Order: sequence, then C-alpha cells, then structure tokens
Amino acid sequence: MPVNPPPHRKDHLASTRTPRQSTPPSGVLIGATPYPGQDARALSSPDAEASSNPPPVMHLLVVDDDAPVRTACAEIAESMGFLVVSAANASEAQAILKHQSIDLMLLDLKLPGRSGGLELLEEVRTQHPHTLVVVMTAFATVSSAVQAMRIGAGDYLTKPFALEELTAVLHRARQSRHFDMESRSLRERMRTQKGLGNMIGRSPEMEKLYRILSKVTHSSHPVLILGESGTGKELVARSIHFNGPHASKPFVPVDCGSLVPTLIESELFGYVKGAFTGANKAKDGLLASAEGGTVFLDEVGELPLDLQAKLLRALQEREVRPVGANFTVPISARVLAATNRDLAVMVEQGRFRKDLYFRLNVVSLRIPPLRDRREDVALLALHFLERCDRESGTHHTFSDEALRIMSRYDWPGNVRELENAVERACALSSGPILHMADLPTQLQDFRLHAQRESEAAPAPNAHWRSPGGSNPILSIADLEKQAILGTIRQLNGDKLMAAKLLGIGKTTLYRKLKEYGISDTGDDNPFDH
Ligand SMILES: Nc1ncnc2c1ncn2[C@@H]1O[C@H](COP(=O)(O)OP(=O)(O)OP(=O)(O)O)[C@@H](O)[C@H]1O
Repeated sequence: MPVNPPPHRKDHLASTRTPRQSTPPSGVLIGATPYPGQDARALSSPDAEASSNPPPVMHLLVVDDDAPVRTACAEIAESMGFLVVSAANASEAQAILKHQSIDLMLLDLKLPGRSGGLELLEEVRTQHPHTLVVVMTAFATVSSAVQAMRIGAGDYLTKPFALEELTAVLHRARQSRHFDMESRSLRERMRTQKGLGNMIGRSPEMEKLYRILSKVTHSSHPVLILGESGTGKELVARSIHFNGPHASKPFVPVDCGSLVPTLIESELFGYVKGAFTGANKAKDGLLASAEGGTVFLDEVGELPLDLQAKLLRALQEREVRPVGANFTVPISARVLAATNRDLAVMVEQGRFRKDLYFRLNVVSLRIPPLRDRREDVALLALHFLERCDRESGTHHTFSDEALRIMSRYDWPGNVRELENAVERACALSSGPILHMADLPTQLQDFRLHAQRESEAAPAPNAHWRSPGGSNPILSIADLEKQAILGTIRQLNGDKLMAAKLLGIGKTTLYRKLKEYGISDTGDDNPFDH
C-alpha cells in the first residue's frame, strides 16, 4: 500500500532539483566512502559538455537510503540535464511515482524493510511499464542484480561505482528512452493510418523495394525475387500479382523444393490419361492452370537440371507438353521465381542452367534481411500484434523493453520468426502487456548476452586517454584489478586456479578481493553469470 508522505515532505520529494554543476571528481568511487569535497565545483559530465543540442528532458528518480549516494547520483544526473527527484525508501518512491511521471529510476536493491528494492521493481514493472529501471547493488551481491535483470531492470550498477560508470549508464538509458519514444509514436501512427497494403515496412530499403515493385507490377516480364528465408518473397510475388492488371486471374504458387522429384514434371506440365500407373484421367499442369494469371516458382534453385531444361523450353516457346502427350498446351501466365540461394554461384558451379537464369532474371528484386532494416521491426511487430488482437478479440501492447530488444535482435528467421514470436507471446501472455518473459527463449538469451557484453566493454570515458594516441591510460591498480576479476570470471569463479594462473598466492588473491569489496563467503558469487 503506497504511503503518501506528509504535504511538506511530499513537496520536498516531488520538487525537482535545480540542475547544478557540482559532481564528484572523476575517479572517485560512489557508494564507497563519502567523496572528498562533496560540494566542490568539480567536473561537469563529459556528456553535458559535449552536447550542443539539449537532449529531451528525462525525469529521474533516485531511490537509495544512503544519503551521500543519493546526492552524488542526483548531482551527476543533473549535470547531464536530467530532472531529478530522490527518495530514501520504497514508500517515498511509491508516493513520487503516484504523482509524477518518471522516465528512469536508479534503484538501490538493498533498501531497508520489505524485500529491499526487488519488490518495488516488480511493482514498477507492472504499474509503470514505461519507467526504465537501473538497479544499484553491492558488488558482492551481483547475483541479485542478475535476478533484477530477469524481473525487468534495464541495466545495473555495482557499488561502489565510478562517475564514468554512472554517466555511461545514464547515457544508455537516455538512448533507450529516445528509442522508446520513437516506437511509441510509431504505434500512434499505426493506430491512425492504414498500413501499406499487405506489406509493412518504411525503411529506406523497403521504400526502394516499393518503388521497383510499382514499376514491375504493370509489366509482364519474369521477375526473380531474392532474399533469405522468411524475408517475404512470396508476399512480394503476391503483391506483384494482386496489384497488377491480371489480379482477377489465378495466382498459382509452386514450391519447387517440396515437389517429389519424380512428380515435378507431371505437376508442372500436366499429364494425359494412362501416362503412368495411377494416371486414371488427364490433369492440367500448374503452368497451364494459371491461365493468364501468375505462376510463382518458389525455391526455383531446387529444380533438378533436367527439369530446368524443360522449364526453359516451356518459357521460351510459351507452351508445355503434358507427360505422355503428343500435343502441346499454350501457357499464358506470367512467371515469377524466388530463391534464397545464390543462383549466380550455382550457375558457376554448373548446378543451375545459365540460360534459365537469364530467362528468369529479367528483373531481380532483393529483399534485405530484417537485421538490415531494424527500423521495420517495431512496425512489423505492432502489425502482427494488432492482427492477433483483432482475431482473438484481445488487447495487448508491448513493454518498451520488449520492443527495444526485438529491434536489436538479429532475427535469423526474418519476418516469419518475428511473426511467430509475436503470435506466441500474444497467445501465452497472461496480462495486457507483453514483456520479455513472454518472448521466445532465444530473445531472452540475447538480452542477457547483450547485457553481459555491455558490462564487459569499458564504459565510454572510463579512463584517461593518452594525449596523441587512442590507448587508454590505466593505473597499475586498475590493470591489476582487471586482470584478477577477468581471470576469475573466465574460470567461472575458480579462485585457486586464477591465483595459480596469475602467479600470485591465494592469500594475496583473497586480500585483493577483500580490497575490492568482494566477499568470499555467502551465496552471492559475483562471477556466477
Ligand atoms: N513486409 C512484410 N509485411 C508484413 N508481413 C510480412 C512481410 N514480410 C514477410 N511477411 C510475413 O512473413 C511470413 C513469411 O513471408 P514469406 O512466406 O513471404 O517469406 P519467404 O521469403 O517466401 O519465405 P521462404 O523463403 O521460407 O519461402 C509470411 O507470413 C508473410 O506474410
């Protein structure tokens, strides 16, 4: 039950602090001991200095019972242009969240009472899904930060942390918020505009495709559609047909990859009664049955060479000879073909006929993989979600984080994989907001992996750089710490082995760990992720 603070207290909490320029000096660890000269006019963050255009203002809530940490975080954030409010415990934070829209929360996991910050995190995730949360935790309890990430925190800081680490995290949060705002406005556009026919996508790559499509739909040339599996080749073929002058005629898809080799010829060209055992009556082939419409030869690279020769003849002469027939049947359909293979290479290798390649490749269209047009991911995901909701009479929306991670993921199965992921999430989710946990495991693994990589990468501005060169200058102590922690992490926490490989005694290693504030006992192993 959220507790409202008394009016004077609430005013104080909710009032936004005036941005000041006082920050802890670079190199001082926040959350260790109070930094010297806390009120001194120190460095303003490099971020604030670098930007000439002020970034969109973000409201930050700092929740920590440790007053010096609260103040330090607030001052640094203010120097970067954030509007900051702070709270010393969960109840104060709840009161603020109730009255103010908060974009980002810096949350200490070791809050007094209840189950620390985790419960508050859960609450924020469900009641304020648009608030990004960065958790702060003692280095010795990093596993709870991993737990917090699983619950939905977007990032974390291990205490004590340096000024540069905090500015890097705040910088990342600002970028995420920017992305979230973009995707929310996209959602609005989706609500107010009709889609672009059946094909969704506004990336420059898709715009280019639409331009070519608008030209080829009204011609009758063969078109070769190239692209990885699931990129939308069949959808493009349908769009060519259904936007063209013969839209009322049949569209006949032929999956050359799944036809039984011995039956391909009879399927494509037809057969006469008695042509082979079981041919009890004559049947038209797929090429002839399109009758002025379109034949779509999907996976054309899978056709055996002898059939390629027969197909070429049929396309050149505009007629086919059904199996067992001594007559020919005219074909009047347009031919579209698609493949995810590199036909040019297959031609070089002698596995695809050069003359057929040229015949099919009068115009070629390449559909880029989804990872090369990431700006389309959110649009597509929202399109599939709306379709799902329409069909099931439900109403869902994505959490900002889910959309963000989806846009960063590589989607090896392209649009089909995205479509399946959204349909699955829509079917399995128990609430109206689709979170990361509702998405397939490969996306959740990707999120954890990305998180670890961003932890492993040195924070921007984390170290001084040599005046002329690009190599950062590290202190001996920093180098030593990196070597020790990196080795233990690589060895999955095996400290004895680490000491051996580093050439130091195990007592020295334990002493160093103690200096870094890492406890040797207890369940919280900082290296267990
Ligand atoms: N731009 C798009 N907008 C909306 N839906 C799309 C888009 N691209 C693909 N899809 C959808 O993704 C799924 C896969 O598309 P499609 O079958 O056309 O891909 P493909 O490249 O032909 O795949 P394969 O190579 O495996 O045959 C389909 O359900 C399709 O409707």
